[in-house]
Amino acid sequence: MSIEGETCTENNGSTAHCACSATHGTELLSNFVLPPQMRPLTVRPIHIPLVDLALLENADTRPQVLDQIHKACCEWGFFQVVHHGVSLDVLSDLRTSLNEFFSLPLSAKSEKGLLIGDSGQGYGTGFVDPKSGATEWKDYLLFHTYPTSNRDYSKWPSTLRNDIELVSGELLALSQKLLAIISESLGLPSSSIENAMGMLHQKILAAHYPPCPQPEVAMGSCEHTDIGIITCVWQASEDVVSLQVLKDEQWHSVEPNPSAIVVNIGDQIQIFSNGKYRSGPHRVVLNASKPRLSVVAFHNPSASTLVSPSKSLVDEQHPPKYNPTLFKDYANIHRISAV
Ligand SMILES: O=C(O)CCC(=O)C(=O)O
Ligand SMILES: [Fe+2]
Repeated sequence: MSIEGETCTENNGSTAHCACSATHGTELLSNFVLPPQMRPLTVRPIHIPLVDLALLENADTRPQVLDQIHKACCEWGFFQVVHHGVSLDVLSDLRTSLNEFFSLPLSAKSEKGLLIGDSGQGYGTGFVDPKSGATEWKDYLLFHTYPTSNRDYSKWPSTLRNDIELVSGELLALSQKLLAIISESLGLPSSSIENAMGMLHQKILAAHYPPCPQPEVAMGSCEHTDIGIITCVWQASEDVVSLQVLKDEQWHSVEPNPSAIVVNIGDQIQIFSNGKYRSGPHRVVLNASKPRLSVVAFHNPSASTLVSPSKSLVDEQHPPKYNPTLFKDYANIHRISAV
């Protein structure tokens, strides 16, 4: 389980090695090297279910879209959406500004005062995966975007502020729309999930995975599930296949589709659906020659939200599989990832 958007306590500017410089010649520093059984293997690329949200507008095609989402949530916990309402031009502008930012030397980011601070926002690197003990090969920017009172603009690079504001608003609207459809696909009123989860807390992660001289022994993001409600991912590097999803005990690569947004169900929907819908384990593998960039929007409940299986999905044949749990307690137990 991962801890989306929580403070990166492990991030430590003084001891962390920026992934870009963490080699002895072509060999990685040992802190990046995973135990052999946790290293990535070559896997089959796959097209996870692709859902055209435009088909929801037509009464004839709407039921088949709901079926498609139901099946994808049961089997994968992942799907992709097109006609999602997030401006591809804004995403593309954001990619340009992010590439400029991530190409700055570490010292420049420190000078700008952008290293992650008390608010949990800003620039980070050097996260240690607690399961393997290995440092993940990535650096990132983390923005707490909604509610807007959580924004710490002093940690947001000024060149990115406008695009992050635009993209985060559109990704929030998309997520609200998806939660309504996912509720319906469970056979519930469309407001069910949002009513159960309360106001969405959104965090945007811009993750940068530099080329890695030994991609076979390291990982950009180790195996985890997302602990929140729903995550939307834009795979900004069209030519790098990096995101992998675990299904039927096999890892599958998610081919990037620049006009699509990848959607993944988080642990809180798995709990709410009483295990009908799956929070799919996933990870990010590395490329020897190309960097990879992704923009990830996590949506969590507030810390004080008590999440439990929906009463409508529990009966004698389907007893509750999960105890009601405050999101803050859940997050503390599953605090295993940088963001
Ligand atoms: O970079 C990605 O594609 C996904 C990263 C991820 O899964 C996460 O940070 O939770
Ligand atoms: Fe994730």
